[in-house]
Amino acid sequence: MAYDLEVANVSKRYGDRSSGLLAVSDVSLSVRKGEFVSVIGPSGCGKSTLFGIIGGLIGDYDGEVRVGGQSHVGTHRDIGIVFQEESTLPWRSVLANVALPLEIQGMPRAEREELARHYIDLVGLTGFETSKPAALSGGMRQRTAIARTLAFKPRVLLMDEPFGALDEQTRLLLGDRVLAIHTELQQTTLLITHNITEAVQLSDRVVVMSYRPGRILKVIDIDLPRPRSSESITDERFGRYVAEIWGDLRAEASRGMQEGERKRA
Ligand SMILES: Nc1ncnc2c1ncn2[C@@H]1O[C@H](COP(=O)(O)OP(=O)(O)OP(=O)(O)O)[C@@H](O)[C@H]1O
Repeated sequence: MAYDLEVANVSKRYGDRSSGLLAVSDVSLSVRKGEFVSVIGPSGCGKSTLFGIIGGLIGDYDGEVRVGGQSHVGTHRDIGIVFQEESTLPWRSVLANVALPLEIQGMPRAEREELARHYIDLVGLTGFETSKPAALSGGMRQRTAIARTLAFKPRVLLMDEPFGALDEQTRLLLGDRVLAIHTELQQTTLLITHNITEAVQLSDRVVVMSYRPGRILKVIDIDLPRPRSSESITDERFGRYVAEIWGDLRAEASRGMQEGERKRA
C-alpha cells in the first residue's frame, strides 16, 4: 500500500524525560495518496503538538514520520502547511502572496503568476488578485493561504484548524470549497481540528484522540458518497457519524474540563 504520510509510534514529552508532561503517546496513523484524513480531539489532547511534529516544526520526539516512504526530520518540501492563525503577508496582493513560494523557487514571473491565478481560481478568489489581505474577510485570507500552499504542489497538505477563527456558516461554505479542491486535485490531506461537523463533512477517515496524553481512541471510516457538499449534513448517516464521534469525545472532553477546574480551584 502506497502511503504519502506515515506517523509511526510517535510520542512527545515536554520538559524533563522522566517527569515532564507526556503530550502525545504512541500515535500511529497513515494517509494514503489522495486520502483526506482528520485528526479530532478535545482541547489539550496534543493535536497541535502532533501537527508540529508532522510539519517538522517540533523536534525531540520518539517515533518516526515518513513522507512518501522516506523518514524525515524537520520541515519538508513535500509537506505544505496551512496554519490556524493568519499567515498572509499584508503588504502583498493576493496574487503576490500566492506566487511567493514559486518566486522563492526561482520560477519566472509570467509562469508563476499564471500558476498562482489557477490556484486563486480554485479557491474561488478570481477578481481579488490585486486586493491586499486587509481588504478581505478572514475566510478569504485563509483561502489565499490555502492557494499559496497548494501552488507549491506539496505531496501532503497539512492543515491545523484553518477555519478555527471563522463562524459556523462560513466554515461550512469553506468546507464546500475544500471539498471541490479535493475533488479536482485529489490532494492527500491531513486536517487537525476540534470541529466534529467539519471532520465528518470533509474526511474519508476520522482519527479520534483521547485527552492528555493524546492517544488514538478510534479511527472511523466516513462512508458518505462523494462528491459531497455542506448539504451532506442533512444526510441521516451524517448525523450518526457526528453522534458516534461526540460519544467518543464527550468523556475525554469532560476529563479535560475537570482537570482544568481542579487546577483553578
Ligand atoms: N512548548 C510546550 N511546553 C510544555 N508543554 C506544552 C508545550 N506545548 C504544549 N504543551 C502542553 O502539551 C499538551 C498538549 O498541547 P497541544 O497544544 O498540542 O494540544 P491541543 O490538542 O492542540 O490543544 P488545543 O486544542 O487547546 O490547541 C497541553 O497540556 C499543553 O499544555
